[in-house]
Amino acid sequence: MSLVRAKKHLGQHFLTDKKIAEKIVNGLVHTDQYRQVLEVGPGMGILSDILLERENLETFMIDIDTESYHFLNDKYPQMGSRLINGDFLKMDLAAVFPGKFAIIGNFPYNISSQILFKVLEHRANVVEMVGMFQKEVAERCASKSGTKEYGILSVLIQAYYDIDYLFTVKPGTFNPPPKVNSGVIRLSRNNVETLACDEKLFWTVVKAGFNQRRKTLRNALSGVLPKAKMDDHIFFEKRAEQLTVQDFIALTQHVTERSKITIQPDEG
Ligand SMILES: C[S@@+](CC[C@H](N)C(=O)[O-])C[C@H]1O[C@@H](n2cnc3c(N)ncnc32)[C@H](O)[C@@H]1O
Repeated sequence: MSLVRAKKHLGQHFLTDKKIAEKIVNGLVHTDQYRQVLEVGPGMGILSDILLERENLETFMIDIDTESYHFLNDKYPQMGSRLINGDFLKMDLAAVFPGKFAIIGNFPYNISSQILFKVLEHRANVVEMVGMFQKEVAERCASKSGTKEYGILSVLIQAYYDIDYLFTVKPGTFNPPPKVNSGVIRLSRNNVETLACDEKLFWTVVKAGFNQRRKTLRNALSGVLPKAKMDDHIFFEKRAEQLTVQDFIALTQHVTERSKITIQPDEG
């Protein structure tokens, strides 16, 4: 079985240390809540080897690389249709996983944000995610308000998931080595089914607030909220990075309440 040639444009850096692979798989701790786990980007299967030993899990894999797919198909003939050759970003997760499931991977770094947004989109069923990202991305997800790393993904992820930064992995444990350190994080779905505010508006406010993060929210939100909805509330004088997740929820509630007050007289 010849090895898969590493392709840079697919973010292929193959992990070579089995102990680290084992530590990543051991990061899955909520296995009482699901049976099915999807590995994104199995490559040559260093994580998959361990996942397939776990009898309490039913492992699925998706890799965009046809060469990886053929390699893994030969290596794991028992996988059948649970091994998919395709793009995770285009995968219809709801069709394959109607119930709760987990996602794991040593992810391709060029699509980190899209992977995280897809997890968020499917938060109703993705109970847990354990994954390796570029260290900076992993830290950004876990960062708190008031830091320069804190951003859109930090707020959105922390609104729906508890996040643990598990450990750092050095470039030398990959072939070929990436230029940067990597970080492994775990996301565990929290028990908040829906936020205590208009969720769509919350996403809009968070995105617009951070898209112009140096401006006060009054200015940063002027493109998405009419001026009349922004009263003298202290939040509008702050910058997005100064607000906690709970502050963003409170701000969203405040804007919704305010719309009711300002709209009512016109309706009457
Ligand atoms: C960093 S490598 C990790 C490989 C292997 N899991 C390991 O740890 O050695 C990332 C893997 O993701 C795959 N990949 C890249 N983009 C993808 C996508 N959009 N959907 C699915 N897999 C993708 C690559 O082909 C590669 O196998």
